[in-house]
Amino acid sequence: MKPIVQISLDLINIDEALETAALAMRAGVDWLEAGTPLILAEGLHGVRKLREAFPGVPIVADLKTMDGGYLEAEMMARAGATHVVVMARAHAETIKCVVQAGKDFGAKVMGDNMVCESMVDGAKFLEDLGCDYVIHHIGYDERRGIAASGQRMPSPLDQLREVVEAVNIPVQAVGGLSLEQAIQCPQYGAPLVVLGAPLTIDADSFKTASGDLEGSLRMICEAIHSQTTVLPKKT
Ligand SMILES: O=C(CO)[C@H](O)[C@H](O)COP(=O)(O)O
Repeated sequence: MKPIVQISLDLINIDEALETAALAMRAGVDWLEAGTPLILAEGLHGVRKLREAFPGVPIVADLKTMDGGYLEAEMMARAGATHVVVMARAHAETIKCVVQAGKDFGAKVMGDNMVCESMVDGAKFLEDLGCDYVIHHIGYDERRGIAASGQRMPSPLDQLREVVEAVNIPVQAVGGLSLEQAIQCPQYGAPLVVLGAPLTIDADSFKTASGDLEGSLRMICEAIHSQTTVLPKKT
């Protein structure tokens, strides 16, 4: 599978999100993500505005659904989301409802294994219930808390290979990845590469010496697109 580049718009203002999304599209990004903070700040209107501005571009709504899954997925799909996100820690019935809504309203379902006791089992559970993709995710608070206690900060790369080997659906690694680590994800068999905080939150420190954010992002997209994801042979 050819790698796909997604940018997470973890912003709290739709104008800033639209501006960042336009730059990302010019640079060669494939998918836009309405991040959780953007959905909280702007709701369905934010997703609709992204859809109007970028017709034909896949939009992931990072809802992190825990309950009431059918309606949440339906509303996001009607607003223009092509992908919705449900949590593995939700009840199995919720995940099934999101999968059903995805079928009824033409959206793909990404299942997120954040804070599962076993992230590998969480990924399998999501696949068994019909999710189309697995998001292998180390949460923001978890990472910060562990780092603050003096321990090594966990990375989604730590168990990425195991997760990729456990399922037959595409995997995306999320949570604190540097740009260099994100670029490496297809080598782990994870073809959906999400670029987050280093671009949307730490944009100033990301710029190269030339200060050209768009040019730097274009180079990153090219580096990701030029790879082929090697998926492990399943037994
Ligand atoms: O969903 C999220 C938080 O729950 C973030 O989008 C995700 O953790 C990405 O984080 P970062 O951009 O720091 O890698």
